[in-house]
Amino acid sequence: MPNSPLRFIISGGGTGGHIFPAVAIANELRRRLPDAEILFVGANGRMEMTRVPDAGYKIVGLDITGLQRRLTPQNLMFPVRVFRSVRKAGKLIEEFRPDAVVGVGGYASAPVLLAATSRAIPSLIQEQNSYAGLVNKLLAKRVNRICVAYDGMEKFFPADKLVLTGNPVRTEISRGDRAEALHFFGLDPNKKTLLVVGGSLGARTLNQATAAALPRLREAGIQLLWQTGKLYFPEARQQADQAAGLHALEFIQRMDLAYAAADVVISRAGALSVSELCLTGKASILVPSPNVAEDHQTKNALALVSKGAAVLITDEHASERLYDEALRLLSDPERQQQLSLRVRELARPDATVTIVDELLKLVKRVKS
Ligand SMILES: CC(=O)N[C@H]1[C@@H](OP(=O)(O)OP(=O)(O)OC[C@H]2O[C@@H](n3ccc(=O)[nH]c3=O)[C@H](O)[C@@H]2O)O[C@H](CO)[C@@H](O)[C@@H]1O
Repeated sequence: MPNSPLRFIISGGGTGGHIFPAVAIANELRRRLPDAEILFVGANGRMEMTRVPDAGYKIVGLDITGLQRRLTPQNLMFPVRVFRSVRKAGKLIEEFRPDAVVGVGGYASAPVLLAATSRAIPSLIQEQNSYAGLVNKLLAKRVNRICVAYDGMEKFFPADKLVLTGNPVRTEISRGDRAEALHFFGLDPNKKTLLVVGGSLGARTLNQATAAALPRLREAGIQLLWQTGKLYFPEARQQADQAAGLHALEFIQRMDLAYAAADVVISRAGALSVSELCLTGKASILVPSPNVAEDHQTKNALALVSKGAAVLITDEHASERLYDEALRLLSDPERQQQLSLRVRELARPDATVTIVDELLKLVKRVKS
């Protein structure tokens, strides 16, 4: 390894499912190489522009968005924005001079990986899902290594570049302390707690089903941590009842404590949510989003459900069945225990370390 500190750019974002794996990789780099310089590159206006600085890292934003499915004035500007973003990414790369670049998916990773690979800078993609994202598919031929979380990804990527690592989860996620968590959220240690998470942006179906179930939860003496996302939060705040232990939260900063407090979790089946449920060993009911490419959340959920490690309720059936199932599970500690044991078996606690090993191998190869 050279004496001067290594430099890394981590690019991508859009939603938590891209941002938090990127933060996990950065944290592991910083743990191993305390002097390393790490710069994030995201898309202006997207979630990474606040969440990444919250996690303690610098981020630069590009003016890049996706293509709308309809013909809109925004779409006409699309090629111009792509051109400008690639140019800005190229400038950033020349100024920052990274030893390697990581792409985690999402729009901002495209111009950055393009600019890096055209300058022969080592590059690695981390793909979270069992169905490859568009940006990652387009760039697969140009990058050096592709770290994936599921078998069978040769369908999308060159087999010789693939490494099966699992998804990188922030280490603190599975270290939350239950007593601290109950105190943090103002919950009663003598009551059961249900956590509802609609992915990083919130989920309408889960919000509607939860709002309708509030009287049943109150009657059953169940406490609730209900993550609503931005849009539904004002309404949910009116509907929830803190005095009865029913809490609505727009976004949960301390997911470690939210998981630690929960007896049962209702969740969308985004790739990182699923990986976190495995690591925290939580009994869960998964409601895959029907609005994602190739129905990939159902595939994420089935990886657990087919092993008896989680319960699946489809989005379509959530309004009638979700809370019957949740109340049943909350009153059945034995079943919770069974799900917990099985889901833990599917965890890949070494994912982040393996990804950083791969990244450092690429750097070493170039430097030696
Ligand atoms: C609608 C959509 O496009 N969803 C995709 C998005 O999901 P989404 O962004 O919802 O991602 P995931 O479920 O994979 O991960 C959510 C992440 O946000 C964190 N979190 C969530 C809520 C909260 O209040 N606080 C918080 O910190 C979770 O701990 C987790 O780390 O990216 C995932 C990974 O590519 C995909 O599998 C999903 O299909």
